[in-house]
Amino acid sequence: MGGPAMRTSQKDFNNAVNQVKLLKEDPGNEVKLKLYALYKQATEGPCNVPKPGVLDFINKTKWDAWNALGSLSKEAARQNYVDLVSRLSASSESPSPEAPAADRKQPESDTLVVTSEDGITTIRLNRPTKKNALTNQMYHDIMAALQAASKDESVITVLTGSGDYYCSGNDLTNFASVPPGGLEEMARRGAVLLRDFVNCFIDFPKPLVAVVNGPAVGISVTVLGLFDVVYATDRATFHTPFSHLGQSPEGCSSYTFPKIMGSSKAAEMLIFGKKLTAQEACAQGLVTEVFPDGTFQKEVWARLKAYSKLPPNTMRISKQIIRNRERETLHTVNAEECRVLRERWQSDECMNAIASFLSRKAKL
Ligand SMILES: CCCCC/C=C/C(=O)SCCNC(=O)CCNC(=O)[C@H](O)C(C)(C)COP(=O)(O)OP(=O)(O)OC[C@H]1O[C@@H](n2cnc3c(N)ncnc32)[C@H](O)[C@@H]1OP(=O)(O)O
Repeated sequence: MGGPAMRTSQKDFNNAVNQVKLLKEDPGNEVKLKLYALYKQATEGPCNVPKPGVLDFINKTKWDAWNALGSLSKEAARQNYVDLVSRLSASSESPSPEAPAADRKQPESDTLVVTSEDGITTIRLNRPTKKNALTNQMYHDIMAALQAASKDESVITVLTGSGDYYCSGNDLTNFASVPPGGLEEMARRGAVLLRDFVNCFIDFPKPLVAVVNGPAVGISVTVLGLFDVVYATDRATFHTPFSHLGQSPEGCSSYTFPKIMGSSKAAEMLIFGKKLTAQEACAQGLVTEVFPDGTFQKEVWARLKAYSKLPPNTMRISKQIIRNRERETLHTVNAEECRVLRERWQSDECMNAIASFLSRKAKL
C-alpha cells in the first residue's frame, strides 16, 4: 500500500505554489498565514530566525505561525501545503449541479448500497458474508458516496452495515495481491487511498451519523471520532487490534481518541487492542447512545427522521462551527498517521500478521 509517495514531489509542491496565485477567491488571512508557515517549513525547515519584536505585528504573526509547526519535517510540510491548496482549489470551483439523491447513480458494485429517503442519505456496507470488510473498491465507492451526499438535498448522512456486523475493517486480502512495484508500491498506494478516504470524513460538511448495527473493527472504529453522532446496538463491540496486526492507528484516532476518552483509555484500545463493549464505548464518549438490539433499528431511525426535519442550514452551520477549528489539525494528523502506516505495512511484524490471517491461523 502507499509511499514516500505519500511523499509529495518537488514538482507537485511547485505546482501548488503556482496554483495559489490562481485561486479565484481570497482564502482569508488565517489560511494565508497557514500557507506561509507551511511554505517556509517546506523550503527552509523549522523556524530558525529570531523572533520579531512585539510591535512588528505582521512579521511576528508570521513568525508565530511558522514557529508553531515545530519540528514538522520538510516532507510533511510540503504534503500539507499541497493538500491545503488542493482543497482550496476544489472549494473555489463552482459546484456542478447535482442530480437529486433519489436518482443518483449507484456505486458500480453491490457491496455498497446508497439510498435517500426522508432527508437522510444512507450509505450501507453490503458485504455481510465477509462481515462488511472493506475492499479497495469499497473505499472508493464510500468516498464517491460521501462526495455525492455532501451535495445532494439530504440533511443527514448515515453510515451503517448489512447483516450481523457493522464492519470488520480493512479487507486483509487487500494485501494479498502485490503490484509490480512490490511491497513498497503497495504501501505507497495504500497510504494515498487511506489519506484520501479519511480526508472525506474530516471535510464532510453535513451531520454524519454512524448506525453501528454490530461489531466494528479497525478503520470502521477509528473514523468514528470524525462522526457527529454514533448510535450502537448493545451487540456492538469496538476493536482496534493494530498491534496484533503490526500496524499503527489511523482515521485520526491517535488524536481523536485521547481527546474523547483520555490518553490511558485510548492507549489501552490503540496500543493493546482492548475490545470495548458498546456500553464501555458509550461510557468513554466514543458512542453517543446504546440501544437494545431488539429495538435498535426502530428507535434509531425514528429519531433520525425527527432530526431530519430540523432546519438543514442551521444544522450544517452548527456542525461546521463545532468542527472547523480542528480541521487543519486533523489533516496534519491524518497525513502523519498515513506516513507511519506506510512504513508499518512494509514491516515483518505486519507481513507476518497478515500472512497468519490469510493462512487462517489467527482470529482476532
Ligand atoms: C487502505 C486503507 C487501509 C486502512 C487500514 C485499516 C486497518 C484495519 O482496519 S485493521 C483491522 C482489520 N480487520 C481485522 O483484522 C479483522 C479480521 N477478521 C477477523 O478477525 C474475523 O473474521 C472476525 C472477528 C471479524 C469475525 O470472525 P467470525 O465471526 O468467526 O467470522 P469469520 O472469521 O468466519 O468471517 C466470515 C468471513 O469473512 C471474512 N473476513 C472477515 N473479516 C475480514 C477482513 N477484515 N478481511 C478479509 N476477510 C475477512 C473471513 O475471512 C470469512 O471468510 P470465509 O472464510 O471466506 O467465509
